[in-house]
Amino acid sequence: MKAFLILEDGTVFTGTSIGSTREIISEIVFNTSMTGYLEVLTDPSYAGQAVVMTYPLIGNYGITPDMESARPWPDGYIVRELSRMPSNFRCQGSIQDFLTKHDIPGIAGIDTRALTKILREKGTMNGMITTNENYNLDEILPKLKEYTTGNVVDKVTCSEKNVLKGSGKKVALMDFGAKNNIAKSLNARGCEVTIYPAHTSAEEILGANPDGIMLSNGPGDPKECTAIIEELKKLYASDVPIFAICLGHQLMALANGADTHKMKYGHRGGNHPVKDLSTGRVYISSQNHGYVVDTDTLDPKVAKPAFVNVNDGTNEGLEYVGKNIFTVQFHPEACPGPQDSSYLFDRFIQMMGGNQ
Ligand SMILES: NC(=O)CC[C@H](N)C(=O)O
Repeated sequence: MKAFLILEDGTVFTGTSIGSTREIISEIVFNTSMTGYLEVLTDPSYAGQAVVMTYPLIGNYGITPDMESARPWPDGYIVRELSRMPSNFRCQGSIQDFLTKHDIPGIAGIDTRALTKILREKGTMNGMITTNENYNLDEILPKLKEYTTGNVVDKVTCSEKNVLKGSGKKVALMDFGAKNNIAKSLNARGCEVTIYPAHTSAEEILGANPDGIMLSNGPGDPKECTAIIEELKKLYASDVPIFAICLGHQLMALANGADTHKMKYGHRGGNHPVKDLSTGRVYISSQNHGYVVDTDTLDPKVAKPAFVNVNDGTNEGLEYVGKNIFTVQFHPEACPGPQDSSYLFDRFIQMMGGNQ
């Protein structure tokens, strides 16, 4: 069946429908990872977005246990070519069936390079995926222009707390849409990880006496998370060590009076160079974000930039002054992508006093 991707600027791509045939409107973003399509598909930070994979062949090893959450999260999935014959000794099914099962529409067979060039030049925009051949641009384009994603953290966070047993430091992980490998990376280092729903109060977290608090990644505009930001102010005021990734990093900055803004087309991929400003050393990082902290709005008495993106100079991490708190915009948990910065989990454990 034919499917159409209609962009807010009026461009229409015609391809083949994959997964659900439902019509959706979403923010269209691109990911340049050359491996790890399944980790991208199951990263909860893509909730509220339709993702374009720039790597041209997707799905060749099908669905395997390499999932970052229990289900795929994007509103839509856009690929050049979808493998018709997934093959791997761990393969449990095809992307097609996975998308259909979760009622997620997609489109294959379009020129994803041309599409990505448009998104790079004009910036991220909204789009529609539809199988309706009689679509009417005059009706659709105004709808695309006014569409907004809203609060998506509530959709992806866990509904109740969950514990991963360990004999080392006790970490409270706030789940704003956490990728599995954050808890796994801590647990593999001996930590006992308690995963809390996003709206857990600071009092409840601090009442459990954790050795450290981990703030996770998550979807949407950080400024939508007003209630969570209020709780983070209380966590900041405690003396408990805090490490935060991506959305968690943005929320901690907002809780401390800094501002965030939406980037033209964001950073999503597995090859983003970030520089540690204290050593000058560059790490290649996995990334997935559309918003960024404005360092100009940061009070230097509260936090200082610790990492910067080598490509565009945007902020990639903060060190809080006089506090055991550091936060990063990139993904030390990788999945997919390079593991260069996984040492940051060890640094967090050191900050908590180390595992005896
Ligand atoms: N991966 C994330 O945590 C993304 C954070 C936020 N939703 C952004 O797009 O910037």
